[in-house]
Amino acid sequence: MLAEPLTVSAPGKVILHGEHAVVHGKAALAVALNLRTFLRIRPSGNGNVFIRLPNIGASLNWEIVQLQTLLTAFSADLDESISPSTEQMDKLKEFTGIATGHPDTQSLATLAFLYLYLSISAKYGQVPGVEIVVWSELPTGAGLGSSAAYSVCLAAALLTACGAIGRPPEEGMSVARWPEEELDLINRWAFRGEQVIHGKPSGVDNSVGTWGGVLRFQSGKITSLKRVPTLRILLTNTKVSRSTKLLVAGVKDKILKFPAIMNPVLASIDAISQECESVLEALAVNPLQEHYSVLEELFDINQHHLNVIGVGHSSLDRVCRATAARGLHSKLTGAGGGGCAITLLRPDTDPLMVEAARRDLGACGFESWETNIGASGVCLHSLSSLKAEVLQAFNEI
Ligand SMILES: Nc1ncnc2c1ncn2[C@@H]1O[C@H](COP(=O)(O)OP(=O)(O)OP(=O)(O)O)[C@@H](O)[C@H]1O
Ligand SMILES: C[C@@](O)(CCO)CC(=O)[O-]
Ligand SMILES: [Mg+2]
Repeated sequence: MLAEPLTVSAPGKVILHGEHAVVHGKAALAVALNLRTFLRIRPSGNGNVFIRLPNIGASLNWEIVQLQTLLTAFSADLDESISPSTEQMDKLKEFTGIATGHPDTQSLATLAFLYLYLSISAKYGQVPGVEIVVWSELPTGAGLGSSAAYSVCLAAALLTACGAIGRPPEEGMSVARWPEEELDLINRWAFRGEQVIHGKPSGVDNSVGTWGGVLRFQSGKITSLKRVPTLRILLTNTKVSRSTKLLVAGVKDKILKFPAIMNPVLASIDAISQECESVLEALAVNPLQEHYSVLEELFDINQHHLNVIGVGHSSLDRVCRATAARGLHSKLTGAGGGGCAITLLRPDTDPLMVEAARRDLGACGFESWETNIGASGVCLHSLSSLKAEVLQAFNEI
């Protein structure tokens, strides 16, 4: 049970290959990013449930008795493999006054929180009155898995607060992880948060947020890649906002309309993920230039495929053109339609060249930065180990 404050964090992700195809049972390769979402939970002074979301300018507060009236609608839902039902979502929308239709950023964050709070309370015993702050280094809705990092943090914090999982011993460490079976439970609940936000998620984003590292994901099967080369990636945020839920729904419509045309494209994306995995393994053993050439070509082919299935955007085309002018290869990452692109850098790509590419991208109004990938999954932090920026967001300094 929650006697003391708890701080957890989960990473965002970059999908190397397989976005959208993974929703339709194909393989995806995804890596955890060194940008994280942080959540602090502590008992509230007055027994209310309070959540502050500074990235999206939301602050929400409920009396615990108000939330108790909703619990019966969630108590039948005791199996964590069951999806959020339409009745449950309608009840939450009625309770919060959120209109039906396509909910906005704040509404989605509110619905995902209430859904997890109530379902976890109904199954494991009510989460006590708590005060929660969630703050992220990730841009919201830009293709870097912000919704999954949010859901993973909520699942980890709420499951720990109600005693469904233990508080991993920190033993003088600045970060601690839960045992595997508890991580699996966190992942399954986070998937349900993603279902509220995305509609029909594949589960790849929450799996990377939970497990970290480099993963192959297909139809719920998660395989950690053991031998991975160090990859240099330039990330570019076009700052064009888009909704993963709508993009995923658009791809489904296209597949239903043109199955004979779209299914081969998905099969080809699947083959690209397989080929990329083999090349990454080969690179880890023997880093030859020709392996990087193959990775670059796979980026180009997949970017064309993603345009064909309708998730491209003129801003993403501009990223590809601007980087191609510097001899670099890019593709969109995540749901597309704007959001972020990734550019592959070779180990010996000249930093001056990268700077020049970043200047060109900046002139288009985009923000870009070189990243580390393969960060660790969800973890618990000691307060003293947190960066000043995080403490500031939590109003601790
Ligand atoms: N820091 C945050 N605070 C509150 N809500 C958040 C936060 N980060 C993400 N969200 C929720 O997640 C939604 C964005 O999810 P969406 O899936 O559209 O984008 P993404 O996860 O960033 O990109 P992708 O799914 O393509 O990787 C927001 O509308 C909001 O409801
Ligand atoms: C577009 C998509 O494939 C990746 C979003 O990061 C959706 C999903 O897998 O849930
Ligand atoms: Mg998302």
